[in-house]
Amino acid sequence: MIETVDLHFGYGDQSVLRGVDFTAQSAAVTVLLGRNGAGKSSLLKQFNGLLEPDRGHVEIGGERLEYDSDSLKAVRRRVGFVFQQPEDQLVAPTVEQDVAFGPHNMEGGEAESVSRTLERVGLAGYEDRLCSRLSNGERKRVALAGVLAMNPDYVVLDEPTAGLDGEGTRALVDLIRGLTDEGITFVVSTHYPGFASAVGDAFTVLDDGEIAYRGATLEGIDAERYGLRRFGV
Ligand SMILES: Nc1ncnc2c1ncn2[C@@H]1O[C@H](COP(=O)(O)OP(=O)(O)OP(=O)(O)O)[C@@H](O)[C@H]1O
Repeated sequence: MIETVDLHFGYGDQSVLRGVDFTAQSAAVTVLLGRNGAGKSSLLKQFNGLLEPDRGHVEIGGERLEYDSDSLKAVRRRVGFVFQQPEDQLVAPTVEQDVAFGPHNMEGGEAESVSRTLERVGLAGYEDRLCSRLSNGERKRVALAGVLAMNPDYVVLDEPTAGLDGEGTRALVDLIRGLTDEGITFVVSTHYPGFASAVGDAFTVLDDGEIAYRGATLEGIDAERYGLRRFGV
């Protein structure tokens, strides 16, 4: 389980998260929705210590997150983060090198083989392909594979459907649901209620840095009010 307790965060003078009590249950998909600038990315980045709260705290599996370098290394092994732009994440020329990068630099813990990880994300046989020549959807899968190779308990996906077509989005839903069945806990941000409903077990809407809605369904939610887009999967 991931929890934040009375979490406050800002950039300089700009307050972005104001007293957020967020919960993501284990082996489930929690979807974080909200308009541009609501604070979704700033909240997601708290979960593996990419950002540190000004007030309040984060708990991962009941343990309070600390910010010394050993604790951060440990939490980043447990909580994988897939950025919105795969370009921000892919570091090596070939798919195999890229997926092996995290495990290669990992101290302790058990890494997964590159081939097995590529199979899990539907990219079996892609080992020697160049990352620069992949489609956007394939790049996103490679970024996810790089995270899964570290055998994380938790995976955070920041707007994973950005740049995906309908088919790519549907495939991503199946992939996330399959990995959830294997026991991984997901937190996924999106603007799209259609994608959210297809993939999510629980829903949290962030509005202007505060939780505006939390529930097990998005039915009846005022999408216009929270700046959510209409989108069918
Ligand atoms: N590195 C930064 N430095 C200063 N301000 C930032 C930084 N990153 C984000 N912000 C500001 O913080 C606020 C929240 O941004 P954040 O990216 O968390 O929102 P979001 O809900 O993820 O938005 P989007 O849907 O557009 O990705 C915005 O006003 C944004 O301009």
